[in-house]
Amino acid sequence: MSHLDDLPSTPGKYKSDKVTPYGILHHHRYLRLSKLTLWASIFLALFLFYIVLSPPPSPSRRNLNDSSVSAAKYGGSHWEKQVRKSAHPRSPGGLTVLVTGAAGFVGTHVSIALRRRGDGVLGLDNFNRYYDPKLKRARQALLERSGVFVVEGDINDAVLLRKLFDVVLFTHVMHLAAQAGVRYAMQNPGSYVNSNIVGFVNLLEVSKSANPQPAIVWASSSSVYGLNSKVPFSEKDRTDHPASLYAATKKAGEGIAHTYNHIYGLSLTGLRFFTVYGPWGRPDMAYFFFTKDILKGKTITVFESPDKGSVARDFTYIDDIVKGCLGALDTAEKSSGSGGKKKGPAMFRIYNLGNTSPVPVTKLVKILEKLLKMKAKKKTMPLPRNGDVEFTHANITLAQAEIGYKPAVDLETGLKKFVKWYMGFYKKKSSW
Ligand SMILES: O=C(O)[C@H]1O[C@H](OP(=O)(O)OP(=O)(O)OC[C@H]2O[C@@H](n3ccc(=O)[nH]c3=O)[C@H](O)[C@@H]2O)[C@H](O)[C@@H](O)[C@@H]1O
Repeated sequence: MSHLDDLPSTPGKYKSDKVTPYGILHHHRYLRLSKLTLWASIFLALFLFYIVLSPPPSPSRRNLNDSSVSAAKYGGSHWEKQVRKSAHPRSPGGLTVLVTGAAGFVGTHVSIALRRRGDGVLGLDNFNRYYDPKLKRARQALLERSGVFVVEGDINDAVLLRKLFDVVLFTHVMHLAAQAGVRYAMQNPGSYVNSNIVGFVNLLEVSKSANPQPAIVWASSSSVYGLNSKVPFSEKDRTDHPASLYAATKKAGEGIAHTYNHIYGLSLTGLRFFTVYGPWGRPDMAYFFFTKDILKGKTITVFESPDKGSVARDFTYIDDIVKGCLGALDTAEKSSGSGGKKKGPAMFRIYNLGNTSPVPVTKLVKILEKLLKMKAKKKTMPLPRNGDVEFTHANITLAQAEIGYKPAVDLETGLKKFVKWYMGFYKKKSSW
């Protein structure tokens, strides 16, 4: 080895070695040994420091199903009493329903309708911030006045779900918790996968292991028809051309549901909702923010199709949707399995819940102008390529025949009710 190989990185130190070649060599060996010892001690100290001071794994790093995530948040005799009371049917033979997404638009209406006719209803909602949580809290207050207790929790929390199924023998689950909205999927794709796929699977896992297994009715979407151009949309049509990630997650949900029906004997009914609107609606939807913006004198953007025609929707009023949900719950047969084992075939159904009369968005704006007695400031823009489709139109023959679904409210009548609610609600909440 040439002694040049031994040159230290700081040549100045090398100059002080003015001794015999043997002395230099010995001195170098000594220096190397003491350096090694020094680095080893530093490494050991750092390692011990890390072991002593490193924090326990954070919840986000733990398995979502880890019991320690939520164990402390729920339970207790008072909580269980509230849960049982809310879920207990008032009328003999009433259903015992877990409604997920209970503080959501459709969830609130369905929960209240069920409770009114004497069914037991327990709500579950995570009160996320996708849109103003104050509106969700106001819906919660409404639910409480109707005798519906809403557990604050997430469908991804398996421990919580299992706990709820331990406390209550649910006959049915109305699964409405989801990440909704077509355009937002481009901003936050993970949220769609997390709620509409992972959360749904979590709910199905817990439901299939429950004893008895509940019958499940869940919200799919008209968006699964994607680029389908055959009108009106029938359940028999292909749904393998989704135009948004939202639609793709809803379509995936239908496939996943079928698997749980096939393997575990869960009774499953998917409802393809067509642009639901009405009082207590969702502020991210066009009819809602058009109303807000027209009243404020803000310009609204109206999309048009590539041939300069208006885009159209089969707008469906909330009361009609509620009747469809109740019809689906009432006609759902029991699941056939128990405790995770299939005992025989169970029903699997998919229905369109639409209004059957698509209305152009330009007409929607005209109705709002009339009801609000204000002219809208509007600009027209080509339909952005962000997941939107040009039109939707439901064929409801199947839902009519099998669950007695019969929509009765036209867009003008429904919007009148919405505007009345909007004016009353936001006048009272003028500080919002
Ligand atoms: O039917 C469904 O499955 C879906 O219905 C709605 O989606 P969408 O029909 O797109 O409802 P909006 O976002 O309220 O849009 C309504 C219409 O207004 C149009 N629009 C929207 C926003 C805008 O600024 N301008 C505008 O012209 C859209 O292109 C669409 O034709 C819901 O937002 C989805 O969660 C639901 O699943």
